[in-house]
Amino acid sequence: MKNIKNSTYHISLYLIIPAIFAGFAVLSSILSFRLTQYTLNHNLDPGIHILWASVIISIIGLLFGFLIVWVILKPIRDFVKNAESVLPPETQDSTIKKPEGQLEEWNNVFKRVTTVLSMVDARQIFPEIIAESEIMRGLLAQINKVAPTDSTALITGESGTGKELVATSIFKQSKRNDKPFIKLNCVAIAKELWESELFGHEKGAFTGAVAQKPGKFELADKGTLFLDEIGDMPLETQAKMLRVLQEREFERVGGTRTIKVDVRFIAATNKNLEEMVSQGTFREDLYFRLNVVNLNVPPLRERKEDIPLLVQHFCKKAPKKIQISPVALQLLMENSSWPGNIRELQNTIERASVMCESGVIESEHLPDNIVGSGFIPPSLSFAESDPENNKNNFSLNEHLAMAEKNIIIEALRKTSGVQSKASIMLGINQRSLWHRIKKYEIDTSVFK
Ligand SMILES: Nc1ncnc2c1ncn2[C@@H]1O[C@H](COP(=O)(O)OP(=O)(O)OP(=O)(O)O)[C@@H](O)[C@H]1O
Repeated sequence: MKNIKNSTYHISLYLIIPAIFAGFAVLSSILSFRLTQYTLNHNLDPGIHILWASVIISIIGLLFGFLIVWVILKPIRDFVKNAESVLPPETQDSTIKKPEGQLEEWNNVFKRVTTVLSMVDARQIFPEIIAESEIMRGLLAQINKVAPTDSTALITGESGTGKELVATSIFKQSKRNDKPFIKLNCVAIAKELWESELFGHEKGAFTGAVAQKPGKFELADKGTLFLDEIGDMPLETQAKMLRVLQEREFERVGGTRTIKVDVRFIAATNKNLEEMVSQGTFREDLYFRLNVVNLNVPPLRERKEDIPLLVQHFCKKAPKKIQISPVALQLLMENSSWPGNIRELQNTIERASVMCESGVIESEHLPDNIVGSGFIPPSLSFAESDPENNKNNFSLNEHLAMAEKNIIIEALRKTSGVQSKASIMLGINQRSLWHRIKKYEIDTSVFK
């Protein structure tokens, strides 16, 4: 496409095509006019001659049109053909409905190419943030925009979603990345030490202040200050913090000299600051000062597509060479809650890597709450079943469904996710397998 853009042929295409059509219309009119004149001068019937002339002109027009369309569309056709062969296999899922027309097919290819390009882009810019879900790609795009600016950013999201990682990535992509990046965890500070931590103190300012000490604001001068868990900052400190955010100046504890700083602020919290504002536990003015750009990191349960890549990443980081079986990976993907988010997933893999001796994480190496959320062996719930009161036990249908799901997963695992082969193995047709895969929400990409 780039080549076409650069060539003079492409630049004048916008003019050439309308000019060809206009020229063709003018030529047709002149020809019709001349023909009419000629037939009238020679006492011939103009109707039949003009009819034939129109037929010939239409055929020439049609052929010419085909030629133009062919010349214009050829590079697009070549591009689509090449793109089809290099797109990753997971985006070539044979179960997806085949596009009905050529335009729809091309649209699909362009969409897939755009998706892949944005993934590549985001991964290159933020290699430490493992993500490929759409929701995370949106976040990475936001981070990419905000990072080079000096805007204050407020990162929100549940615990363990990667807020600190996002803050660090913003810093790394910012203009200040060769200047200090100072972190302050607002939970870890005792009430009486707040002011000294932030503003520093002069020698003798209070008992124990044996020497002058710079605070976090001073240390972060020209750089970035990351205020983690900002929701835990006491109200009285919030008021003082506001002044620094507004004026970029403060005095050390026990000092009178006003110190000016040039700091970029990034704050993070897993608390709902808006709710805290309405409850009076967080200052509204500070909230607005911090919330210039809000980056919300979604919980893991809303981006389960990221799990395979994250697991792969954590397996690579494990102290010994480790892999995960497709069944175990499927169980991780099926876990609906993940209250501890990425941190919990990371701990799960770390723990499993210690437990497994074979080098492959199997379902038995995963915590009970995760295995329990997936397929349960039929014997489990029957063992202590009360025939009189069966409402808490699994029904036969549920047992059968679990068994069926298990068998399908096993077939997909053995055939590396190739559905045509799995369907032969299972003795059902491919369409029927496809329906069951959808019904049990099995992610086939994990088997590839
Ligand atoms: N997208 C990701 N890719 C790779 N690792 C991640 C990702 N998100 C989070 N992690 C890892 O998960 C762990 C928790 O992340 P982090 O500390 O940034 O979360 P947090 O939201 O700041 O947590 P908290 O609210 O408890 O402070 C870290 O070890 C981090 O490296």
